[in-house]
Amino acid sequence: MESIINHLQAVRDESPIVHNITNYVVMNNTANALLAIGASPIMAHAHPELQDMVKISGATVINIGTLDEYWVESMDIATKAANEFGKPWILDPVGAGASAYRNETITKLLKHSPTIIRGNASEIMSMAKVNAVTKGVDSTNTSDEALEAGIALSKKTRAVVCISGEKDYVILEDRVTAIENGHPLMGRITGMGCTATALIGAFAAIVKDPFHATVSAMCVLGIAGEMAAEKSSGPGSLQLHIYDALSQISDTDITNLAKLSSLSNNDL
Ligand SMILES: Nc1ncnc2c1ncn2[C@@H]1O[C@H](COP(=O)(O)OP(=O)(O)O)[C@@H](O)[C@H]1O
Ligand SMILES: Cc1ncsc1CCOP(=O)(O)O
Ligand SMILES: [Mg+2]
Repeated sequence: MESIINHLQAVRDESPIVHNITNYVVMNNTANALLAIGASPIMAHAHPELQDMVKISGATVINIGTLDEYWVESMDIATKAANEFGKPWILDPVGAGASAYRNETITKLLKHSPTIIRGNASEIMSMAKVNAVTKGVDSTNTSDEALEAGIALSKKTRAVVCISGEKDYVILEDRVTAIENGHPLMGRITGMGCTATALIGAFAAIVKDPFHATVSAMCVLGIAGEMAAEKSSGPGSLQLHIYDALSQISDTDITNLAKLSSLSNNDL
């Protein structure tokens, strides 16, 4: 709990630049969420400036939501640069399994060793080859159904894997933390998963341990979702209230609302 409070304070104090190559649907939502949490977003995919962007940023977020050939090349250049400069990079495999092109792109990107992968249950199952075809960008599985696949994916890639949903799991090989914050209305707004991934970028830019960075980001977003839902009459107002909650969430909110548990080997 205390570490989440400290991590959030550090993000607010240090305001890390978070570089995003993301999709057309969520560019605005995720930039605003990053600003609300105290980070400094930049969306950039032009090849000639990618080395500079990665260099000045604390982390790079790669989101495959609306792909095209130029952007896939951008992702390739940026993730290579992240490795070269020793920066964490975070993969959001939006719609994994929905098309061969998405799967090929993910396979290419995995060669550049993402630090963290965050997807919904169906996307993580598709990446672990448990379920080759998904419906689209929304999950048709629960995070419990994807847990085994998430552990396998983390073992294979050596990345921290986060499965989001009603329950969020953060996994590094056999180490698993469950976060039971959030609200069902969060699933009714496009880009909430992309927002989660962008916020992970902000925490990973500041917190050295990517596992702890991911737990903190997911817990803070889940609590913000709960606080926002209390004031909202539907998805539209939830979106607005989430920005407010992200900027207002206090140490006391985290202490009172965080629902974290570690899973032992017996639970897995
Ligand atoms: N039913 C739910 N209950 C609580 N939190 C939820 C629920 N559905 C989604 N969330 C939260 O919304 C965020 C986005 O998760 P998710 O909907 O799984 O991603 P995606 O948009 O990529 O499918 C996460 O922070 C997750 O915890
Ligand atoms: C609807 C849609 N189509 C392509 S990207 C995108 C946004 C997906 O966002 P999220 O995975 O956060 O719901
Ligand atoms: Mg998603």
